[in-house]
Amino acid sequence: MLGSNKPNRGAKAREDRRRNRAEREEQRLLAEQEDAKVLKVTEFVSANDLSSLMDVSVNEVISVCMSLGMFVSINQRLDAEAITVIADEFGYDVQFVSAEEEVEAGIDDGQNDAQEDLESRAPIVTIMGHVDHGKTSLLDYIRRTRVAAGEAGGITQHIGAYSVTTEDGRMITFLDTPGHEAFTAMRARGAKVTDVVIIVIAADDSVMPQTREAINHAQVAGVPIVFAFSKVDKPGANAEKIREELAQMNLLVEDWGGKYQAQEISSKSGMGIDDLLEKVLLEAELLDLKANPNRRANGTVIEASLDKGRGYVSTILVQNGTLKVGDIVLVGAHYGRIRAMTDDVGQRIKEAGPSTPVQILGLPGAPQAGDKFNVMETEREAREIANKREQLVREQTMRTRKHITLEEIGRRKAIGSFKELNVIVKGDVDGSVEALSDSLLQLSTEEVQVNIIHKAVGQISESDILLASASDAIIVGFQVRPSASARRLAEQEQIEIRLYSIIYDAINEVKDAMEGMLAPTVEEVIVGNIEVREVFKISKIGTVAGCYVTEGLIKRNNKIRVIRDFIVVHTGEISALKRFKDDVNEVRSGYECGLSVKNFNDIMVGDTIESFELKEVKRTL
Ligand SMILES: Nc1nc2c(ncn2[C@@H]2O[C@H](COP(=O)(O)OP(=O)(O)OP(=O)(O)O)[C@@H](O)[C@H]2O)c(=O)[nH]1
Repeated sequence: MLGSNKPNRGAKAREDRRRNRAEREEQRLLAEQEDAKVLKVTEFVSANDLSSLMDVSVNEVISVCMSLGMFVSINQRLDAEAITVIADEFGYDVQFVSAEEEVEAGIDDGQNDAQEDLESRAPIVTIMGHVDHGKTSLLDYIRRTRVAAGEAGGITQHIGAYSVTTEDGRMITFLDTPGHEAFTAMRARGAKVTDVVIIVIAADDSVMPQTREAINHAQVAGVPIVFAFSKVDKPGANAEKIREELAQMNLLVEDWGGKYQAQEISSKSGMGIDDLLEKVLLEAELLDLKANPNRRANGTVIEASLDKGRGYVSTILVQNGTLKVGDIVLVGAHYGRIRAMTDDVGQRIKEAGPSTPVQILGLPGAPQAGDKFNVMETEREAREIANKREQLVREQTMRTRKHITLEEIGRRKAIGSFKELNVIVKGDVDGSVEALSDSLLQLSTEEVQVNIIHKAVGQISESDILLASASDAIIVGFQVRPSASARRLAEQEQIEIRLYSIIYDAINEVKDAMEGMLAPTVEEVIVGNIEVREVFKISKIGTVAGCYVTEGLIKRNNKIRVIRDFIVVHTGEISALKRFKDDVNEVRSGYECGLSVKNFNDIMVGDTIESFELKEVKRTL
């Protein structure tokens, strides 16, 4: 039995293995196919790009778009929703990689350099603390005593950062921008520069609000702290009291059994300062700071300015690699070849290794503090990335501005991405605000929910625009107007403000938009603003307003609206428009005029008259 079973078992095992192999192969092929169906795109591809990514003709893409109700041209960039829907039609799943990621992937910043290529580098230190606690004095003392003066004849310039050498020949680089605001501003730009923070606390004072803030900022950034208790030479100094205050904040210093190093110092006598530097180096040692000096450099901009004689001068900190005169440096969307380089004591140098601050000439613009720089191999490469970055910035600005509009509803609905309409309602009286809000709420359907995120009586203000911008809302105004600053902000933020005088119109337009049927309509275009400066009551004629055209122009046959305190008090027509004694057809901004309004004699000084025309507006959808 055993004997007869054996070959069978062997055959079965072989068969199982074969089947397993076949299954695995099948799965692999399936996975490969699935992989092939994933389309990696940035959010900003055009219909044309998309067609070549999917290997179909652009006409096919465009006709699919049309069948989905999107009218796109070949080079029009598509948004994420549109790309997903179109790709889906062609059987692709879309995976978005951010455009930044794609651009930055073209830059090798040495993150993946081999361990054996790395060498120790000097720590980079920022000093922070409360006002007047002695940050500048400490920096000055260190600089005076520890900067190698060299042949240039001492310290000649301030470049925002400098390197010092301790007694035993080790280096520390200080950023000469004391204060946590500068530190955090740099971080906000994505720069991680500081390795160790020294927090200065005056021993004759206390832990102050800014001390706490500085500690928080350092902690949030995950940067180790060394405390310097300054001014210990002063009569009232009591470092022990500071230690206690820190302990109360759960910050135990080493002499009290905690993990924070602290050093008493005097920037007057220099007492304790070498020890402080020693402690900073100890902290740095724990961080095992390394860089590869044998690669193209990268680092961070510390300061930049425009110098009359020399052009753009930038202080940059080399964080990795070695920077050389003649290198092509790329910063943000600027790039240029380094014409000259000086160190922190003003000496001309030809190259600078990791943790070295240098001043460079040759960039064609002023980068901002905290911008990262990279040395590129060729000018072409630098130009390509600079161009892409510039384009990205432009597109992102456009993208952030793209807010919902009534026209946009139809388009978003067509691609199935429209679920909610946020509305801010402003009106002249409580009754109309409530009535309009209620009616708009009732427009909610199963597909689209209308949310009134804010409603109030009064003019449309800047804060309404900001709210709309933050929550992608449209603003519906009933018999009210935006203030001038709100109007400007709305333009900038691309917020749609819809103004109505008839509730029924407001409701109908929103309803049509939600049904994706916003027909070509007649829209009001405001062509001028006029200020009423004087009012004359003339028997038989009625009220004549002495006006000044502040913006645009007013035409005799324009319709007008009389606005008082941002509320519409009358809409109608002009019965007479005059310059001095003459009837005129139009008056432009900067000129005075006299006018009377048909069937309305209640014009008052201070009123604004808005002149508007009715224009047929072609809806794109
Ligand atoms: N006696 C003594 N005075 C000091 C010491 N350190 C700073 N001072 C004095 O304290 C005052 C403030 O010092 P700064 O170094 O300007 O303080 P800061 O923190 O840089 O101040 P801001 O830049 O305004 O935030 C100055 O009058 C210094 O001379 C010290 O160790 N001993």
